[in-house]
Amino acid sequence: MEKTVVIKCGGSVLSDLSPSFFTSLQAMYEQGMNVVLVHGGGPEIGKMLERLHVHSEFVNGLRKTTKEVLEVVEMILAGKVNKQLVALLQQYGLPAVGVSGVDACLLQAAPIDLEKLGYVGKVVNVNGVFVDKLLQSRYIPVISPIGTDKDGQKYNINADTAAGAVAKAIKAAQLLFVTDVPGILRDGAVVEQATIDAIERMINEGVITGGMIPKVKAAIAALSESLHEVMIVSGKAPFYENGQLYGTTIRNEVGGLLMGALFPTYNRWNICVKSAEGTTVTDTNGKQYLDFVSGIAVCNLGHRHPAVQKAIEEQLNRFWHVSNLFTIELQEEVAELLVANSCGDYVFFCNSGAEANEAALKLARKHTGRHKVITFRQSFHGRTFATMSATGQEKVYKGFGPLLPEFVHLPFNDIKALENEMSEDVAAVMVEIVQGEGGVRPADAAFLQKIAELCKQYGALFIVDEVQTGIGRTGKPFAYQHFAIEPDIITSAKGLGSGIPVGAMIGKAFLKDTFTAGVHGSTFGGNPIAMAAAKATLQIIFQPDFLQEVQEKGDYFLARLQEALSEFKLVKEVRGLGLLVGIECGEDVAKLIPAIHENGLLVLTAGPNVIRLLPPLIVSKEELDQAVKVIKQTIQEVKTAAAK
Ligand SMILES: Nc1ncnc2c1ncn2[C@@H]1O[C@H](COP(=O)(O)OP(=O)(O)O)[C@@H](O)[C@H]1O
Ligand SMILES: CC(=O)N[C@@H](CCC(=O)OP(=O)(O)O)C(=O)O
Ligand SMILES: Cc1ncc(COP(=O)(O)O)c(C=O)c1O
Repeated sequence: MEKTVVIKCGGSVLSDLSPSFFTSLQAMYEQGMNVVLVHGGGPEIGKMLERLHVHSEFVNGLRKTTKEVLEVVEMILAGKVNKQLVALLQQYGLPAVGVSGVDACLLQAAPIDLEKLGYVGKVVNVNGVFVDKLLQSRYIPVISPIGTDKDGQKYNINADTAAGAVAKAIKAAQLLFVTDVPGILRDGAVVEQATIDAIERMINEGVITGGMIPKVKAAIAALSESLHEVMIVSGKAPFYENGQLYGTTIRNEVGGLLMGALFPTYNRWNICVKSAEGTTVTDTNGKQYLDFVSGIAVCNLGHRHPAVQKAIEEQLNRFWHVSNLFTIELQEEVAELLVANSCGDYVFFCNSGAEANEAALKLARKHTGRHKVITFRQSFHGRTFATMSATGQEKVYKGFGPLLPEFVHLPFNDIKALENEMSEDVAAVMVEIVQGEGGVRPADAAFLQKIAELCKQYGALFIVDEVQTGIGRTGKPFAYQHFAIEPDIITSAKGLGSGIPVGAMIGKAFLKDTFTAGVHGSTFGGNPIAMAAAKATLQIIFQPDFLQEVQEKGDYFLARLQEALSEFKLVKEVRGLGLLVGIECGEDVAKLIPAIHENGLLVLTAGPNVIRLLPPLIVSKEELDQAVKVIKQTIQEVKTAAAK
């Protein structure tokens, strides 16, 4: 694939472009690069408005645009500046084609704030296919930053913003802002490299001001997985020689590393976290999000809860790790808290949900002397060989066979199927009280009752996987406590350590003699730092008042969501238990998720059609209201955009 470079040519330098600007473009083009130009023209527009005695003012670096101003903006940008630039490029033998963002709906726009800014637009979509077609024919598109909406209303778009949006849409490998200075200047010298953090500091210190602010903001917004860096260079002096660019390079430090040495096992969001506290996550661009992911049901007390932080810090000052050859008081204390708040009697500590389930499955086979394990379709139990074999989703185990023998996946909530499969060969039945990853699907009370009854009848062990549903998530210490059942084994992880990795398998007293010394173990299991975090976490979450509030907030949230989303055909069902909530939609939600993030709320999926909401349990009612508002507004926006 050819490398594409998007070059934004600033109004400040248009009349002052040095021959080196054009020879640099020639060199890039001749080396086989695709070149796209987006131009500004602020000073020219200003001059014309003055000549016509039309008043205009800048609000946050953007020109307030009345109908009258808009006419002048379009006339200058698309009518004059664009054509002049195209003509100049052609003089240098470069095949430039002038287009405005209106042509072929290249820049689809929406108003930023009609009242405050008039017809100033933000880019909601770019016709990247059209740009790609021009590039395939080796043309150099020269784009004026005018956009339109579906009704044909035109908008004045800041040229830096337009260039950033185009670069992102066509997955350009390089974005250059050509302006009248040789980069970001500090004390007269060019800052060669600037990270997002450094830029924030320079704005706060008053080093970056005026027209440089929208430029650096557009640069930061454009950084993505395909665009690791953006440059600010001068149009008055050579900026490109022997494949080398001169100016300021802006990069998201971590973004640069994203393509580095990690196996790409995750479909990561383009959000790089800088800090997190309570219910708020802040990214490296300074954007704040209300976090309804909670590290996937992990940070149940919000981020960096002070009591947990204090407990961890204190333990850090005592000792970090000694091994399970020693007596560790904190393990005893956390185990006490777990058994006091469940029907279990003994605890085995490990480091993750999968390991907790692995321990449960090993215990079940060893205790019963049987092999067969029944689990359910759409379940998720982990990614080790045993837990992958237990998981009822093909996408998890496909390609890893042969799996462990004698794992059977039955339809969820199907009593008949269970009755048919149960026998004296079954070692265990393992079930999630609410299937989390599989789509936020609660188990029926009668179904759970039947599992308990049949396990007793056939001497099989009843395992509940509470990795996601446990630790207060549903308003009880463990979700099975909503029902009149007593499992033999409960597994826990995720929320147990508030973000410090820890898992636990809790079993009934009669299982004690099966897990004796040397039968099972883990180097890190029950690590003192993890235990300190777990103790502080459970001491708060297992308080009856705290759990009561979780239940109330869960009921409130579910009711508010059901009420607010009932008008949308897209939404099929809103369901959940406590603060584990799913919104099932009639179609894939892949597009909706980033749009909700963009509007400041972090949510995740559970399967292709379900939006999963996992607010921290400390969430306030106002924050729940805010989340409902954002979700509703985003569905509306996406629906409107799709109708265009
Ligand atoms: N730290 C900085 N380094 C360089 N230029 C800066 C800085 N802070 C503010 N500026 C101003 O930003 C201007 C470039 O922005 P602008 O005039 O909007 O250019 P353009 O028309 O190319 O978009 C520079 O001419 C300079 O006056
Ligand atoms: C909304 C807004 O402010 N639009 C700009 C468009 C031109 C532009 O951005 O030109 P520069 O590159 O010279 O800054 C304006 O009216 O001036
Ligand atoms: C119900 C359930 N079980 C097990 C696991 C696996 O936990 P871990 O990723 O900590 O191994 C998960 C993780 O999402 C889960 O939701």
